[in-house]
Amino acid sequence: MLLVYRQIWGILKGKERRQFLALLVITFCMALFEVAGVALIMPLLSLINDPSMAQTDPLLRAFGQVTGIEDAHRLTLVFGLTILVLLLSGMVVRGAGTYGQTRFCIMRAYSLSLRILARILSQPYVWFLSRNTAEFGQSLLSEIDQVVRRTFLPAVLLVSNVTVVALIALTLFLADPRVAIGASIGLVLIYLGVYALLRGKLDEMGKLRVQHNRDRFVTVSEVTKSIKEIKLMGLEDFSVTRFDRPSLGVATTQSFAAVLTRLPRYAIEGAIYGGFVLMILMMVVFSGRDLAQMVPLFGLIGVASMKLFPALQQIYGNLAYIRFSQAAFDNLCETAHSLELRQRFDNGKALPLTDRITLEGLHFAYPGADRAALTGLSAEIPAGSSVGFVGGTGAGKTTLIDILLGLLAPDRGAVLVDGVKVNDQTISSWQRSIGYVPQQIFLTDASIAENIAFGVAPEDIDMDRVQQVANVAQLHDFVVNELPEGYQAPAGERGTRLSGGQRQRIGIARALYRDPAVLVLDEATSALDNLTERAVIDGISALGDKTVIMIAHRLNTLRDCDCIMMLEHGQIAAKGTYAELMAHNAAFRHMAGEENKAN
Ligand SMILES: Nc1ncnc2c1ncn2[C@@H]1O[C@H](COP(=O)(O)OP(=O)(O)OP(=O)(O)O)[C@@H](O)[C@H]1O
Repeated sequence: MLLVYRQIWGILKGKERRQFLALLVITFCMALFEVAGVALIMPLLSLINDPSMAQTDPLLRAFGQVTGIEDAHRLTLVFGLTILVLLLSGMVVRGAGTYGQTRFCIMRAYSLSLRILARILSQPYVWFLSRNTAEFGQSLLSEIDQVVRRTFLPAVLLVSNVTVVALIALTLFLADPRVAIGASIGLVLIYLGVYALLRGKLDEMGKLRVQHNRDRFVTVSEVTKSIKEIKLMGLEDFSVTRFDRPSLGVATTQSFAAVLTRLPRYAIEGAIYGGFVLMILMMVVFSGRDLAQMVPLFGLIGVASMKLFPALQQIYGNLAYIRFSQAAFDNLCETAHSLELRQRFDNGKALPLTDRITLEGLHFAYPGADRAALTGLSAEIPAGSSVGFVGGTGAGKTTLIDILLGLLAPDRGAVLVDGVKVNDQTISSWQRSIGYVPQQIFLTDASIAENIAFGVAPEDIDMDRVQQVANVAQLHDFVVNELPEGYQAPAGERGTRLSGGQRQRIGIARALYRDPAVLVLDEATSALDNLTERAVIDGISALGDKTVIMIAHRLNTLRDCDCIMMLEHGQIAAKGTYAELMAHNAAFRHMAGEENKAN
């Protein structure tokens, strides 16, 4: 059980740890206030029952001395009022404490999700290649929520409830050791028995819930991404059935846990009530004391029970929930501890490119892959030139571009920019010099202007620049002539329906907005018709000073490149201008021939 507190301590950071400790102290004080009223009820009842107690009971005598009251009747009144004030102030303390407990725990859902997202995003690109992105969303939101509600909060409440029970047991012990010892042994046996019986089942259900929840998120993510195929192939029922199993699994395990955390309470309650009644009866029968003398003790037992039962029930519920969400918490701790936050070195400046980019003996193999994607590739890209990469499928074009972009680090070899090696120290500066247009453009739920000036706050967007780059990307006419709201028209999933070509042009404008020295186009014009593609390429060429690196399947796209490099098995197999390769390279001629036939 202590493990959960160690895990909570481990996952909290400096200030949170101090808050957590303060919270435990407040929780302890709440319990003290709660029990104070109970502890004082017996002296009060004794005083009412027998006014001479004002002199014989040490507590009442001390109270009389402090207040200076000698009259037993007045003392009873003031002592009763003091208990009332204690009870009322206890309510205030408990209210404030409950606020603190709830707020602290719920706010951890916020801070933990932020911290884990930051760690996930700081991982290298290769880390993401072997993971299902739907799992991030799941562990980030759903599992953190589960852990906060079902581990953090119960763990804090457990301290409060255990303190209440321990102090009440102590009060009972001071009043009558036999009652206290009997009750404690009985309760511990009942609790240990029920908990031991259900612990294994709760563990199993907790693990199953995590698994089903993960499957549920992955299924939803896959279904939303393949909605076209689902509609076309009539796979709606199939998709619902796929979702059915994990979803039912989550519902079943959750309801099972809810039942397991609640149902045994009634059995426990019955056993406790029965035990107390039995104990009182035994005291009446066997103690031989005058019943009237025992009224204060019965009063204490009655009031103690009122506090004790809810506390005991909550202890059981808290333990059961902590157990049930242990698997989720273990996963979260593992994610938090296994992912170190990688600091990115960034001096805020772009790496200048005035001479050349050198690719020096690049080797790269994906983790777990049988063969290398790049096998000692070397090439030079002069600053200000345009270079195209072609090659059959799997030749290594995307891998090469990802290394050039600094997303993948080569196993051997290096990328040099004007002789400066791209490494952890220079990577951010190098990436500042690059504008990248991927094949699939992601649009955010924001205006066209915000999508072009991606990552710039709306109030800081330079609209002249937006229009300028939209012109180069052949987008401006479409925006002003066909969208009533112009650059403020919404884009993204809930925005204007944009064609593949229009999206690509937003992508090109986006890459140009920051005026990068190097433009990397990865099949970036594949959705444009020949005329628009030519106009876009001419527009980029007219910008003059840019180094342009392109991957294209259509050789025609690369026609005007200063140099075309043909990749084969992760190496440069041939290079030259379009005309040179047509003249001297049979494979290139074949590719061009096939393309012409297709047109
Ligand atoms: N994430 C990955 N994990 C393992 N192997 C990969 C991964 N991505 C690519 N590969 C392998 O690396 C090699 C080069 O792939 P790459 O995507 O760079 O080729 P490409 O020339 O861009 O192909 P295409 O034109 O089909 O996109 C291929 O053998 C491919 O199977």
